[in-house]
Amino acid sequence: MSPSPALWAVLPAAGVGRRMGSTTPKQYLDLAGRAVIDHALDLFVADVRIRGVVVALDPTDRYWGATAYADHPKVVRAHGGAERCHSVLNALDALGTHAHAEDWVLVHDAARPCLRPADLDRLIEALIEDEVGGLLGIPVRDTMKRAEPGDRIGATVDRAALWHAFTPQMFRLGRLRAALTDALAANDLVTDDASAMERIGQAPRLIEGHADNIKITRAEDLPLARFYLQQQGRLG
Ligand SMILES: Nc1ccn([C@@H]2O[C@H](COP(=O)(O)OP(=O)(O)OP(=O)(O)O)[C@@H](O)[C@H]2O)c(=O)n1
Ligand SMILES: C[C@](O)(CO)[C@H](O)COP(=O)(O)O
Repeated sequence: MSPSPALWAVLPAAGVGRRMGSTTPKQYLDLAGRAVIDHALDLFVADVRIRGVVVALDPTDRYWGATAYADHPKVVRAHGGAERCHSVLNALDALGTHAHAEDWVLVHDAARPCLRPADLDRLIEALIEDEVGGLLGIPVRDTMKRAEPGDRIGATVDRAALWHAFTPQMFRLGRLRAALTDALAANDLVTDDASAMERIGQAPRLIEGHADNIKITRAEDLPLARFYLQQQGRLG
């Protein structure tokens, strides 16, 4: 009887935060007195179901050492890469001998500090026996337009089945590693982990989460994230 699969977390945190327009990478910006990445790591470090956490960092990163989990025994570093997909694959490689191909990996953006514990629970409970895996997301709420050059509307897109893809995205280690390797071999720099699985014909499940699981991307997202953490009662 093989042991039940373990769960691991991977946090891609090697971005420069170009759209944020800050000299400090956005995952290290101050959010209610702590780094954004500290908030993003909280749930995974505290969760006894999760065996270990790999953070993918820029090899020249000089901020990580001053963060809350820099010396935590459950957290190890891996080298980030040119794009998020490279960083994630490097982190999966770093799991190496500690993990098995059938173990689950939850990939969560370090730039998403407001993930609700209940949404993480819902994702794990919904997918732990799933054949493929999946991700948190929410159905889109606005009418969706496709822009033509010059920002004129080219078409209105049927929004009935459109979702925003969030993270965590949860897949079996071996299959995600193979899928990302295949995508990169085809120079398809997928922007999320589910896209790599879709490329090889898999249909990840969408698990509805909450709109406050925002990705810190632009300057206005930081005060919004603080508001959401306050609303969730996570700022003490
Ligand atoms: N080469 C990269 C690029 C991004 N990321 C991480 O992937 C997550 C989502 O990426 P994004 O929001 O695009 O972050 P940045 O690439 O830093 O932002 P920008 O595109 O504005 O530069 C972030 O936690 C980021 O640190 C990464 O690990 N390695
Ligand atoms: C993974 C992701 O957060 C899902 O929406 C998104 O694809 C990251 O994209 P980015 O361009 O790296 O921000």
